[in-house]
Amino acid sequence: MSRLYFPKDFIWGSATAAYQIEGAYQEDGKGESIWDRFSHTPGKVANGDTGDVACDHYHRYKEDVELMKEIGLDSYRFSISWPRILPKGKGEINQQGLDFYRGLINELLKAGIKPVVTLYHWDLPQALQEEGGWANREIVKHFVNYAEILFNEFGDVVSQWITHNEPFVVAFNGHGSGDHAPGIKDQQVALQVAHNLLLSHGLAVKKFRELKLDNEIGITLNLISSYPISDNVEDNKAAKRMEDYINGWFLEPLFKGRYPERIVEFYGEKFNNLDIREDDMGLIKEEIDFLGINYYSRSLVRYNKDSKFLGIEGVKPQDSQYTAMDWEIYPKGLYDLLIKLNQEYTQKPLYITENGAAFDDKISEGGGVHDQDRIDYLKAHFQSAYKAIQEGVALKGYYVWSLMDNFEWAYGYSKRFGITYIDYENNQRRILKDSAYWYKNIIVNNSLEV
Ligand SMILES: OC[C@H]1NNC[C@@H](O)[C@@H]1O
Ligand SMILES: [Ca+2]
Repeated sequence: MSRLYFPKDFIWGSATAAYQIEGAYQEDGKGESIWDRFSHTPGKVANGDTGDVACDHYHRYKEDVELMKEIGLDSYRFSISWPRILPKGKGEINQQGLDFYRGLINELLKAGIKPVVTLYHWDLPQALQEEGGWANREIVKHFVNYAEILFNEFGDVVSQWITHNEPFVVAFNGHGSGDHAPGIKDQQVALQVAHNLLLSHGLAVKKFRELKLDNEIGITLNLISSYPISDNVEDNKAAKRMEDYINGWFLEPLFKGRYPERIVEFYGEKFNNLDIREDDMGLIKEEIDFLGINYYSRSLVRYNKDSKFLGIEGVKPQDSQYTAMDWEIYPKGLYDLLIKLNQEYTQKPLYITENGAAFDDKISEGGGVHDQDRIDYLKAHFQSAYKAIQEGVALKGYYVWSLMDNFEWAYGYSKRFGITYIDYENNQRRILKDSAYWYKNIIVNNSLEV
């Protein structure tokens, strides 16, 4: 057995999001979010699950920080619920909302855990959705207003700010396929939403710079590595289109101030109809301090001339292993992604702001949760990260998704991603899974035994 040592100040963390864990959906002045509305709409979420109670983190945050301390996290990534701060999305501030996050951050600082805050992790105030939500360019100024309130309130205690979590998912799942809130099914709207999200990011970064705060700001993207099933030219072009569809649509504007041509021509009229103004692309490209990467799996594709989706058909190798989300387990994709980002986009610090896996965890006879499959998944992906660092990639930290089992959007509570088990039937009791104890050992030694 040998040990792979990570860089001295490497940050080991874990991540969550407000709607997925907090509950207290109408408490202390919180306004309705689009996910409150969506989850309360029959047929949208598995088993009719909602985030009304979730993991009851709103009331148990002190106990949950104790769990983080026991695991030994260096840092905790969480999101702030916009409708807790601004119940109507704008206008009157809800002091009790600010108080909750002040309390959470104080507990984190007492425990020596760095707070990393995601400004937007999908729970838009419903009142803004009534005015068109992300499809209405007006949203940009409301987002900057919300961001500025938080920068002023917590700018002296937050280590890093993340403007958006996975704008691809907000745009295309929320407004293209419609399987996420607000449930719109319109590619044209999805493209405009993607643009408005990017613009809101750039303007929030600009505002952050004006405030001269000394923490850092970035954005988190869900990124894949995309591979052709064969080396024939059509399959290779299909793999490239897939990479542009998910990765390029956001990386190109953020780092190069343009949309990827290959896909632009594919979108044709839908792209030409977009409301993109003179200075937009320059504003989107506002320099960031780091890039957050959410990696779960790869994409393996072949060209299919009959496929309406970019002429692409996905392939699922029989001999691969899959998680409970039916996502292929492909650790090499993380290494390939990190190398590609470093070579083609940025040498700025990178953070894995999410990586993890859902498996059908059970409480054993002895009361523990033996999730060896999750340990194997994480170990393989940590090794990919290590290899990339050895080859010069500026990877500075890694946040396991997730600290605890939680509301997995349209899947509800049926998918467990946590390193902590939540016993929903038993008063949301928390049980550290074997993966939490395994992770604790990695963090203490800052190294991986292979
Ligand atoms: O699907 C697992 C995670 N993916 N990224 C965004 C998170 O909110 C999800 O729970
Ligand atoms: Ca350390």
